[in-house]
Amino acid sequence: MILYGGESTTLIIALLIITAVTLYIYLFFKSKSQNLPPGPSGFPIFGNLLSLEPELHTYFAGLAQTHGPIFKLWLGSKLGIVVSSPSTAREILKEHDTVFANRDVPAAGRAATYGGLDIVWTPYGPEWRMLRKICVLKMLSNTTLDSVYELRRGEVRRTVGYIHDRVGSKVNIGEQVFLTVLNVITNMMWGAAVKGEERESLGAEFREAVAEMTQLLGKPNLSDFFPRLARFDLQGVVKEMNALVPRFDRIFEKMISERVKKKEEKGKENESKDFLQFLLNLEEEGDSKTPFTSTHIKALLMDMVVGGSDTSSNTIEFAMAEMMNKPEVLRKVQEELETVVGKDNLVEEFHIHKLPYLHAVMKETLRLHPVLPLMVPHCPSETTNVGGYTIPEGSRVFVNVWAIHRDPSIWENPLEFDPARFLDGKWDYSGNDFNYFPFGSGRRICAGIAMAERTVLYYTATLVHLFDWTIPEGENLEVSEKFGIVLKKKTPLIAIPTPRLSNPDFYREN
Ligand code: HEM
Repeated sequence: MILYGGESTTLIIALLIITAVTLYIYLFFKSKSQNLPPGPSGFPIFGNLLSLEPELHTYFAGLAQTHGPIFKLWLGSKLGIVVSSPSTAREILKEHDTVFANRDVPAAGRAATYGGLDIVWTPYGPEWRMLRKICVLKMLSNTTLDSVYELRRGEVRRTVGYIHDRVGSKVNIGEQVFLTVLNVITNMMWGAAVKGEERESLGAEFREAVAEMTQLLGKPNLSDFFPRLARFDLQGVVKEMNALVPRFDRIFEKMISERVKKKEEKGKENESKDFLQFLLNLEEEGDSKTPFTSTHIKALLMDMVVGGSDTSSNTIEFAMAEMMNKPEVLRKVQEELETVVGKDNLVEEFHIHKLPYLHAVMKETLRLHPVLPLMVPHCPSETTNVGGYTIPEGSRVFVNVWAIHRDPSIWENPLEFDPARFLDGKWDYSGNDFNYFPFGSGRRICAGIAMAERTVLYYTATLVHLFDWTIPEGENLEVSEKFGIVLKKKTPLIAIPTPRLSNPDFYREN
């Protein structure tokens, strides 16, 4: 039989419709027979991909209203599971912690971290344990952080000097805080801070690159949902990531080679004491069971720069915006600082333990704006039962901590910024209470909590003790969010500083 133009098109369309309907029916019954969680209906082949909205955290929260605290989405051929209640989060992060301590590495994550060799993406096992131990004990422990307080202090002083030079004019608070945090981290890692004019230009470049990176990491990518198509990189996500990584890689390579040369010239006795030297020594010593290579070093440096900078600086930016939005809160923080620190003193890091109201401001900021609103997605290493449903091995599990933190059955007036709700000291960052866990919980809990806490409290305290802040005329003060793996303020916080304290020395760099 010969088919002509119109007939063959009709036949192809009919075949496509039959295939699509069959697939749809197959997936529907497969879901039923496997006892998968409920979820919105989707299209054949694409599943729910076509209806995803860019603000994934709010979109998922909306779906949970209809489908319940555990629901599924077909992301192409990949099954996504979203949990949005304390009890389901507990099952995943506590009761089945070991099974869910794995990651479903996205193509963007692999490209960003030399093939997923960092802490964030390494599967749960001996290599991850080794990397985490190195970081938590060597770079992010309280002892190490105490020993490098002068670095943080110096950077904060420098930022204060910069802001003071701009008294009465507009300051981009997020940008300044980012530069401060970045400088502290690079200083801790390889002992170098960016100064002078370079500070602004290089810092701005880094900030842009980190922001693009976290945005790409949060972007739904067809390559992850149709692994067979991954090599075509249809959305160009990997291509974009591959263009970003060399910006960091050049700096990492330069620091590593300079360090190796310095050690050769000056000998072991005179070697530096920073994190990079520690990592290089570890590489040199070698360990046949869990090898540690220079690529691991670069992947770890990437985790520290990316994981450590945007998270803390966005938290501070949100905290400042929320406080400026509620001047009575800002006033209370300033009053607390006046009582504990005094108007003739600078804030020092040791003060932060005596500032319960400021602590409450940080906690309330992370309740309303948990900077990793869906955590880093988890992935079960075996099929497991959660909330009465089957969660198949290899699914991508999103824990919507953002939705839990705004759940009206847990929080009174959940949308109101009210630090007082944290004053009774009931909630902490340990991840033991699944009503509040901005740093995650269980084995994969954030590795940098101690550093984040010091950074956010010390920097915020300094900004509001030394300056009053006003919004420039014509500018809008708002606190809306933009989704990415790291949540950002939709529009940057621009404000005008005025000095609060009379001693001019407080505004000089040293
Ligand atoms: C306010 C600041 C921060 C917040 C809210 C935050 C929150 C989180 C969250 C929610 C996770 C994922 C937990 C999970 O997947 O279950 C995470 C992971 C991680 N964070 Fe943070 N973080 C912050 C700052 C930092 C800092 C300063 C560093 C280091 C310098 C850091 C390093 C890491 C690392 C390495 C991981 C991966 C842990 C793993 O997979 O084992 N974070 N963080």
